[in-house]
Amino acid sequence: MLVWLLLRLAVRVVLAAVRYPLCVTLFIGTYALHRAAGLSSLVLTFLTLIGTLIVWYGIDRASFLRHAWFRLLTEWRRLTVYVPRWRTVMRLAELSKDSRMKEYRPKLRRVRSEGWRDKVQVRMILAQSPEQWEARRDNLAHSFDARSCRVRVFKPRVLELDFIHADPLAQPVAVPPIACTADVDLKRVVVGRTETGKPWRIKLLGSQVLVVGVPGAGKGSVLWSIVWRLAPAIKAGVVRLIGIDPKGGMELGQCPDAFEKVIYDSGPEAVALLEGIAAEVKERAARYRGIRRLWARNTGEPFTVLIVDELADLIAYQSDRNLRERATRAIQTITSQGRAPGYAVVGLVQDPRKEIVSFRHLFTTRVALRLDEPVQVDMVLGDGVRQRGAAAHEISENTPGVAWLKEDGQREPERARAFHVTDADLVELGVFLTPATVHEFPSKTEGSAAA
Ligand SMILES: Nc1ncnc2c1ncn2[C@@H]1O[C@H](COP(=O)(O)OP(=O)(O)OP(=O)(O)O)[C@@H](O)[C@H]1O
Repeated sequence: MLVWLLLRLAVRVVLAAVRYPLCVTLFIGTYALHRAAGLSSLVLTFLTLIGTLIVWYGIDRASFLRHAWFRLLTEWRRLTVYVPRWRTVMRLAELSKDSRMKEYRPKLRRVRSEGWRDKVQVRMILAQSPEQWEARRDNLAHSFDARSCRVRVFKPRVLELDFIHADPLAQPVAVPPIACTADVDLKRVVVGRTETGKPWRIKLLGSQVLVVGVPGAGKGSVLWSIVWRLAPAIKAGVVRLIGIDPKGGMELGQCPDAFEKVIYDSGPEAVALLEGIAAEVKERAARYRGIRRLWARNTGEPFTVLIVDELADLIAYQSDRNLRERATRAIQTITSQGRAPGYAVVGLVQDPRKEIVSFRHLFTTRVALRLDEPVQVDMVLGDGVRQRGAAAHEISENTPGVAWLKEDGQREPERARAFHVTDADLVELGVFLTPATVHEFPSKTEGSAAA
């Protein structure tokens, strides 16, 4: 019995050393130093340590946070929040079970604090599913003093819970300088920043993009961030933009120089433009058949991005039924066949109604900015994505440009914020894209006559 108890104690000590390395080292270090060198040396060592940390923070804040502060925070939160409350919360939230006098309780595994969120790994009990945890997201968030909670499947039987404490996207993200090279990676066009601090990359080559958000949600910033990053390639003729803005040019009219062709209407002219692009798609696809599977720069033909500012005006609200059907057919052709021959559609929509949602499967990248209702999130991102944390209906009015993203084939949605492209930036973009005016250099005789 005694051996058994000692063995258990030893395991606990080892586990504590693994889970709380900083606290254990500090504790043992303090004790050993005090015993060996006395109180004054201990105080001196502590002051030196604090001074070193302050200098480290001043020189390289990011590495100080990652390697020191967040590690300490991790141990602190584990010790004071998760361990003491775990058992009670599991019981009250009915995530543990009693069966044949035995309690089955989910195991708290690794905790990692990143300041704005705590990542907590959990081993589920047998016969439990992630949906049971997703249904209790709010209960868990309140129980562990977090603003919200997201549930991710890490591996079979293991979940990762994100307890959110702050919004890292609360501040607008300024646009970077316009790139000098036309060599833009069309599969990874950077249009903002994700909440983990990584670049938000949108896939244009081989994908179609649907951006949905209520008025004022920041659709314009997603659109102009794309154009901003494509600007050098547009200037070099590698990419061409075609725009349709049924709102009379309120949006695309801010920088018409970016577009090879732009129509500020949803009438016959816009529909004819769509049909023209659909015909080009078919013609290019026929030429590429059997030769290449995906557009590439060396084809010598430009990659075409069709931007439609209010897609619903063309395919749903159009009063003329004939025009509506023609527009719908053309958009369907471009989105379904445009992938290989190098045609991408960026469709912006305010209201994800049934008519639009019937197109949803044709858009492989979907961006949900602020929406009004949970059901709209499901309509845009697909079923089950909201339960995995993509609460686009909870995005604050104070953070336009923040969106939830979902690409086909990627299970977990991502949260990001588009660059804030201001009016001044659009003027700069216009100047960058305006073709230079070439003035005739005065000949020698003219010059001397003038003199
Ligand atoms: N990424 C962003 N960061 C900070 N502020 C932004 C961002 N995007 C938009 N805004 C601000 O939010 C406001 C509304 O943006 P915007 O006009 O792009 O919304 P919208 O969704 O296009 O609206 P509408 O559907 O009415 O055209 C603007 O004042 C703009 O400056």
